[in-house]
Amino acid sequence: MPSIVTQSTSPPPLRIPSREVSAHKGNFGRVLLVGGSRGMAGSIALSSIAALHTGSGLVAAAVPDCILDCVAGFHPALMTIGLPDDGQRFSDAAWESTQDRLSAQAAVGCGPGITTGSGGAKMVEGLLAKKDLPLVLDADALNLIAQQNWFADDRFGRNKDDAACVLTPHPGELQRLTGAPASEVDGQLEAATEMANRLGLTIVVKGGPSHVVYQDGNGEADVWRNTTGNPGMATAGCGDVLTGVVTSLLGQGLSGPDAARLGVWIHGRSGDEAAARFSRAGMTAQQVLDALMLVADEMTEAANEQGS
Ligand SMILES: NC(=O)C1=CN([C@@H]2O[C@H](COP(=O)(O)OP(=O)(O)OC[C@H]3O[C@@H](n4cnc5c(N)ncnc54)[C@H](OP(=O)(O)O)[C@@H]3O)[C@@H](O)[C@H]2O)[C@@H](O)CC1
Ligand SMILES: Nc1ncnc2c1ncn2[C@@H]1O[C@H](COP(=O)(O)OP(=O)(O)O)[C@@H](O)[C@H]1O
Ligand SMILES: [Mg+2]
Repeated sequence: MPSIVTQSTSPPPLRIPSREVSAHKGNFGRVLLVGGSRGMAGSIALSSIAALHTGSGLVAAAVPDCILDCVAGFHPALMTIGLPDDGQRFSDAAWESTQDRLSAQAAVGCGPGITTGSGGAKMVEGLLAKKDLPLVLDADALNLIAQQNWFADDRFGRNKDDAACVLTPHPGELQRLTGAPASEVDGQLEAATEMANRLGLTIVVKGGPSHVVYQDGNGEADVWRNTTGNPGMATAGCGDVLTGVVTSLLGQGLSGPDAARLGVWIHGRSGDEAAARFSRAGMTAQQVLDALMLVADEMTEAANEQGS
């Protein structure tokens, strides 16, 4: 297994340019978060609001129509798109209703709350095939890939001319994808390294700490260990937040490896800020979102460094 590079807690692994005085929404990307179902509307809302707090100019949540009003109610800045559903989750027609919207998107994040029904499967398969679209896949999107065995061959592999594809599995999801036991960190990193090299993916192996496995310039996978974050983040929805953070950074023009590393770093910083302001035991994904607002500028270069 390649050696592990451990990130300092501060400064971040990289920074994004500070905002020009004349900036407008279009400079920071339009992104789409796809997922949610009845009973799991919060997951896609957490991802979508996280993208707003990471600095995206425009964010829409594409959700089953039956939960549209619920998701729209989470945040006035969030736009929503109602897709065909079966009363619970995406129907098979949802993918056809999504395709013509994708060309306008700088990046798409898919999976939180989508469930493993056939409508979700058609959506994920369609997005995997769109190799010109920067993509984050999480949660049930990863469970669907495992169930359908879509990564057994290289059909959905991405080469260096394709857009970035970032997976964000927790150890249970990575075990389903690769067979590497969730309890064995080294084995999981080996398996993620093999998948990253074979399919040209960036893989965030979430946990305490999280690792990012990505192909560096010479085509070999590197393993980068994050040092921000804390066990207070072991609470429902924290991974959904990360999906939105990474999708936002892809939409702001970062590469897969950069969006994944900076995204994991600022996500952990938000968790640390939430733990400090509230408590580890008492914090929820909502407080991680609130804290993200407070720390987001730590990702940007100081204005004078940019002369803007
Ligand atoms: N508010 C909402 O709408 C929310 C909606 N959500 C949505 O729920 C859907 C299911 O996602 P999920 O992660 O909750 O369940 P699942 O895929 O079964 O994986 C959990 C199992 O994996 C294993 N496991 C082993 N190691 C592990 C580790 N380090 N970290 C985590 N798990 C680990 C362990 O299995 P065990 O060892 O217990 O057999 C554990 O029981 C998904 O679409 C998500 O977006 C959630 O985000 C919550 C908020
Ligand atoms: N002990 C821990 N230390 C640091 N970060 C953690 C810890 N436990 C969980 N996290 C982080 O919280 C998130 C949990 O993701 P996930 O299990 O997908 O949550 P959910 O699906 O409920 O949103 C990951 O980003 C993970 O790195
Ligand atoms: Mg998750």
